[in-house]
Amino acid sequence: MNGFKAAISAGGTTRIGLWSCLADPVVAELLSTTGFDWMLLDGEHAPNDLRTLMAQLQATAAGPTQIVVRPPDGDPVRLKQFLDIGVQSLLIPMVDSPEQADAVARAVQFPPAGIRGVASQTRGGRWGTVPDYFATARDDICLVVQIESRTALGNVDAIVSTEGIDAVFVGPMDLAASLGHIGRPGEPEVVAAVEHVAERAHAAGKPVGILTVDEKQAARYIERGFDFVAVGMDTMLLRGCASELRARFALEKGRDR
Ligand SMILES: O=C(O)C(=O)C[C@H](O)[C@@H](O)CO
Repeated sequence: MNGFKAAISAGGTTRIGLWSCLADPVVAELLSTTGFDWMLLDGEHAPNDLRTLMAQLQATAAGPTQIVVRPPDGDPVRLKQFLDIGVQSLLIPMVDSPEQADAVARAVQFPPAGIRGVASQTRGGRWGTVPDYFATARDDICLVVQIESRTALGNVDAIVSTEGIDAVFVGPMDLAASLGHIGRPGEPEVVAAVEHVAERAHAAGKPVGILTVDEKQAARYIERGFDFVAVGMDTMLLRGCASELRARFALEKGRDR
């Protein structure tokens, strides 16, 4: 059973997540104690590889936070490796067409329906201890695709309805850039596009998620019924808290004695 897939599919509430880019098992374990429903380990814009990801999966396995992993792309060989190290929820970036959605859906499915290379003596197969692994593995996977371009917007209905796609996720930064508003995900045209994707996902019966570090935007998307929303990023939190602490002492030093 995939706890993340069950949670985001249950409806009725928004699962709050955190974006992790520090690519470290100590950080991942620490963050998994902070109460977030889910946490994204980024392999697209952060220095994660198979070893760092597996270490973070191991470090967070005992905690309640559901882990989602983003590979740098939808390469089927890499998806096979990610599943074999025990990734159960995947967020695939830059999916622009139903053909791409179908390709990643087939990449996480064993033959004959899919093309995933067959192995069960892996961490993903719990080292060969899952008795009916080949029959049940796909049910334990949550496959989420990112809609984050003008092209993807034009194909949104075909993408969200592609068989094997469990949920969709809007990448507001890349979508803003694609729409001509780079660095401005709060532009009305971008927000409207984000909410259109959500409406089309729900029309197709699929959960929809997003990342925004703008708390007002997060509140708006939660109110609009997004099923999973990441509201912060570990790199930003760490740097922000550290620089604020330093600034407070700088103010202390400047104070008249
Ligand atoms: O386009 C987006 O926004 C995302 O997909 C999330 C970003 O990649 C994330 O790394 C923050 O910039």
